[in-house]
Amino acid sequence: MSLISDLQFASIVPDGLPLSLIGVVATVVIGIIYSILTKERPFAGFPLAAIQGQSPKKSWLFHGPQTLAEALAKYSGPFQVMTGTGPKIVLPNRFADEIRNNPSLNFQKAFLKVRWPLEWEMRTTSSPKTVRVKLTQSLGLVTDDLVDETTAALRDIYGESPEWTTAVLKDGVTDLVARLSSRVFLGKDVCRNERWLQIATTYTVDSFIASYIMRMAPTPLRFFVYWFVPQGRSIRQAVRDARQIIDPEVKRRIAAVDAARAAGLKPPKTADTLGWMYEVARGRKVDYPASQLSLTMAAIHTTTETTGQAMLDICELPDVAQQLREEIIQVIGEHGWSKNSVTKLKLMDSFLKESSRVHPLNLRRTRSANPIIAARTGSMNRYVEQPVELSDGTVLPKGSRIMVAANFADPVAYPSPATFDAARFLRRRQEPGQEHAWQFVTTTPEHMHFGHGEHACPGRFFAAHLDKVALCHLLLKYEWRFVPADGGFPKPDTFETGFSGSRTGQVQFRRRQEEIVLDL
Ligand code: HEM
Repeated sequence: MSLISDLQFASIVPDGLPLSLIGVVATVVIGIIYSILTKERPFAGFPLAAIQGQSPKKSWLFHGPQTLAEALAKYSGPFQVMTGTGPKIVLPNRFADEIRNNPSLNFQKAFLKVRWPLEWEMRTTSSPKTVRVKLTQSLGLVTDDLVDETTAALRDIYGESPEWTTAVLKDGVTDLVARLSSRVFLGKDVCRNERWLQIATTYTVDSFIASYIMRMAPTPLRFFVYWFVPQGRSIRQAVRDARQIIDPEVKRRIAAVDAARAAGLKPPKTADTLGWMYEVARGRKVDYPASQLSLTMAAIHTTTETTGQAMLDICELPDVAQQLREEIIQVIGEHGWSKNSVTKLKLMDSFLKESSRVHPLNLRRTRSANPIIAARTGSMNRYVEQPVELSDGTVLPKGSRIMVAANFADPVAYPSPATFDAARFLRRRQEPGQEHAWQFVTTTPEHMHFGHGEHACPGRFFAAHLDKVALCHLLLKYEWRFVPADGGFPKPDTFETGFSGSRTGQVQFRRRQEEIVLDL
């Protein structure tokens, strides 16, 4: 039998071709056939969205916001889009509350096909419980660490020069967020380890780029793509190096606990996620480096984006920057640093919420078009584990992936939605009974910066706290502006309906004398 196959194979392959080339060609051909046979088809019964002249997949990949905006205007109910990893059903915003706590909708599985590199390199996922239970309850304990690290990091990143200096905004903000997050995730020593900081700042972006490139290849070839793209190599190296940095730190801590116990003393308590993961695990085996990389993935890119957007708004709105400075001087000047004093920065809270409301609309990028229609985005990505029937009778099929369209420009919730109004949410909080309804961390269908429902971001309380501590220092210690010759806002980078602050956009800063002492 094998002889027959060999003979048949030999008869269709031209003489003289090297075996390696034949292997590559055969793999590609098999890959293409496999991909045609197993191609993920749209779900029956849901209109498939695409802008005119584009295939559904290209429409979503390269014109995501427009595809979403046009489909939302065209269809009153759920519809589907064709992503690089198959179809996804989009629910209009009115379904956000209806599905928010549905147990048949899984968050982690919604990303299984999107973030392959992460799944392949690690066996454990991030630790929402550590974040939800321990980190959020310990904001009081970590405030001094955040203040201390901000002081040191700003000196390293922005220096002390009173002259205007030009730099890429994203680089500085990424470094700052990586240091602050790592201080609370891994402690003082690791957070200043150069290699760890490099991993923390590049790992997420490399993973996104690798999975983006892989999505363009047929399914069976994606693993090969991962092996050959430079980001794949960098991810594998990052995982190896993370193990070399974090494993000894874990061993050091276990040894300290053992030594304390042996001496009849109480083991030292560490207020960081490494210690909390150990407590939450209750003796179960934990892959600490993998869990930390996973946490880094959830935390650093998102917090960098939010902080970077806020800094762009500060450059554009010097009056708002001044009002924020006055609030910091009054609140921190009077109460000093504590979790409670940071929560008293209510204009800053409102400013951050407005900044994250306005940016997904891409108002600045689309000034000439209708800003509200021109850009839309989505949130609440979920995987349907069991069929779910919606109130309009639509049945979400088992095995489908869904997302909910955002509504950051809802004219009812937001009068003059296209205007940046830094005190918008502060005024809402001042209405009777509304104190908690409009905080930065509050999620609603009209404001899903942190998602919504059971899987809403558990790190949002920490992220908001970190952002506020950082902004106090950034505003009182430095002046900020756009580079005069550049003419304003650097254009964001876009992908599907996501967008991310420009990787090359520059701003200028110079040291100013802070009115109150912020350093500990
Ligand atoms: C401003 C910064 C951040 C933003 C904008 C953000 C945004 C989000 C969003 C949109 C989700 C999905 C929610 C949903 O679909 O309903 C999410 C989930 C998550 N985030 Fe964040 N996040 C931020 C910071 C953080 C930080 C600092 C941490 C960790 C300390 C973190 C940990 C997580 C985790 C673990 C999940 C998964 C929750 C689950 O599995 O139920 N995030 N985040």
